[in-house]
Amino acid sequence: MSPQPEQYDVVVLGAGSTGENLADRARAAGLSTVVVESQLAGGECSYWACMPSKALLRPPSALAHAHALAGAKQAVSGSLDVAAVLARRDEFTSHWHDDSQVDWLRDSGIDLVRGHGRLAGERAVLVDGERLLTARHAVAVCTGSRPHLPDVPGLAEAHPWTSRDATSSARVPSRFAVVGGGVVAVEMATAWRSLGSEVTLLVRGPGLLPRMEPFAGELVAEALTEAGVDIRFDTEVTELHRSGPIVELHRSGPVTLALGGGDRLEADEVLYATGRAPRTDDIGLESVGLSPGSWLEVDDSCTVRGVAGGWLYAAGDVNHRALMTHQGKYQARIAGAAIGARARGEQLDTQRWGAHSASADTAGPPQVVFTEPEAASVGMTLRQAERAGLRVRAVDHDLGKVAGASLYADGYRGQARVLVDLDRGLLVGATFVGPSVAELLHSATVAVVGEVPVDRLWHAVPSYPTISEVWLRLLEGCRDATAAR
Ligand SMILES: Cc1cc2nc3c(=O)[nH]c(=O)nc-3n(C[C@H](O)[C@H](O)[C@H](O)COP(=O)(O)OP(=O)(O)OC[C@H]3O[C@@H](n4cnc5c(N)ncnc54)[C@H](O)[C@@H]3O)c2cc1C
Ligand SMILES: NC(=O)c1ccc[n+]([C@@H]2O[C@H](COP(=O)([O-])OP(=O)(O)OC[C@H]3O[C@@H](n4cnc5c(N)ncnc54)[C@H](O)[C@@H]3O)[C@@H](O)[C@H]2O)c1
Repeated sequence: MSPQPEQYDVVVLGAGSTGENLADRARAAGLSTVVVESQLAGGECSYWACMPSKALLRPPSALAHAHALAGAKQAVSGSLDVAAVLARRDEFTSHWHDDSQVDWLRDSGIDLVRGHGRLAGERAVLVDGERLLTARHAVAVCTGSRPHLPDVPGLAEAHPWTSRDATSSARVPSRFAVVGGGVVAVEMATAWRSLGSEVTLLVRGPGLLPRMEPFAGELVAEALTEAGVDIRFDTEVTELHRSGPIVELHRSGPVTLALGGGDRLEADEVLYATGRAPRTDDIGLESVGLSPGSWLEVDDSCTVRGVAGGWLYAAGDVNHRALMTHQGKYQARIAGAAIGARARGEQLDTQRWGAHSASADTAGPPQVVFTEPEAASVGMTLRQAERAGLRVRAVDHDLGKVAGASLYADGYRGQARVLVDLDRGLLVGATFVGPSVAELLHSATVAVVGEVPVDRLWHAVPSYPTISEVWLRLLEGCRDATAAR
């Protein structure tokens, strides 16, 4: 017997940071909303990604900053209290319980249905084959992503760590191998090295953080090497072997990694930080004519392409536009507004920077990599701008030469770059690398997204003596570049 349909205006599949925000926006538009969640409300960010990883990284960062100050360093002669760091991390994940998020959903007037949801044709979601939720206006898929593991002999049998283990482990592996050169790899190499692991970072390509300006990866690599991480570039893992029996998740013996070129490496744990795959293999995509296991292609309002009627949305990691919490939440705000507008019978405003266009995804979203030093960027890199056919000039400045930076830390090392569009006289990209540059990024995001003319940025006066005074030097370079164009 088929279940009785339970009707809502909006059904959201997945209660991660994106799904929760989308449900909130739909509710705020006056629409009855239900969200379906198979694991923990709050999703990856709260329990196995942003929050625990940043909780692991913050204490070593604070310690490093204290050590960089004559007068302060004498007061901190001890080492990190690993147990206290891990306990603080556990607090930030609410010990992997979602009670507070469930309370928030309830207080926001959003229903939660626990279970595995699958699309069941147009405007319908079936939960665990038992409850049928139907949507008058929209279904939003916010099922996120999971780690992508490459096809390497012995990998599955070696029980590698994924980002979930690397952010939630209660044990510090003595010898820790990390495969990958992206954001998860560098952040987790930084965290576990500071907690005491001997870390070897195995990078397939010639550098770290390939999506950022090359100097970001270079400065992060330099710092990791100084911290004692053994970085091996241009290195492929060709095979893995774990010795000893594995009982459930308990890995008893070491893992041996065969490296291209004949070298071998023994480690207690190996983290695969080799990108993400969409969580769409078992969500009923075939019932609406889409291919299971694929990223969901959307337009700028986050409406899924290839499905008639404009009722199916996809936001967050699952649409592969910009795999970061803040961008998923931004898409949720845009999609929620679009769902509300369509429900009221209004036309969508989908022009660039319109109310229903997630334009920031394609302009180069902001990102902070929480290594020590931090790397922060928004907009395009020089290479991307040149490839896009823009006439740009890169303006660079040594952050260590800024008074605020030299006060911040003795021997402050860092680098800043902005890209000025010579034809339009505005900035199309910015990158900062250095201690505590994360908080500098939003000024650049406002300049890039706001398309603020460089001439007007001259009037945005940074306070003395802050690290933000680097803007003055960068703007001088922009003025020279535009004068010489
Ligand atoms: C180690 C790590 C660190 C990170 N750090 C940062 C950071 O510092 N800053 C940042 O901006 N980004 C960071 N990210 C990226 C960020 O975690 C993701 O972009 C974000 O979590 C994506 O949110 P989402 O809601 O789209 O997906 P998710 O958080 O994955 O949520 C999807 C939800 O859907 C549920 N679900 C899936 N399928 C079904 C189904 N069929 N039925 C019911 N429920 C289902 C899942 O259980 C999950 O709760 C990090 C990622 C990693 C791996
Ligand atoms: N602070 C943050 O904003 C933050 C932190 C962590 C993760 N994230 C997001 O999570 C997502 C996933 O991060 P990630 O680091 O897993 O992915 P990524 O795409 O950033 O990096 C993956 C890395 O793995 C390498 N790689 C891919 N396949 C490989 C293989 N077979 N063998 C060896 N190396 C291989 C790639 O060359 C790349 O260097 C990213 O999109 C990132 O933006 C964000």
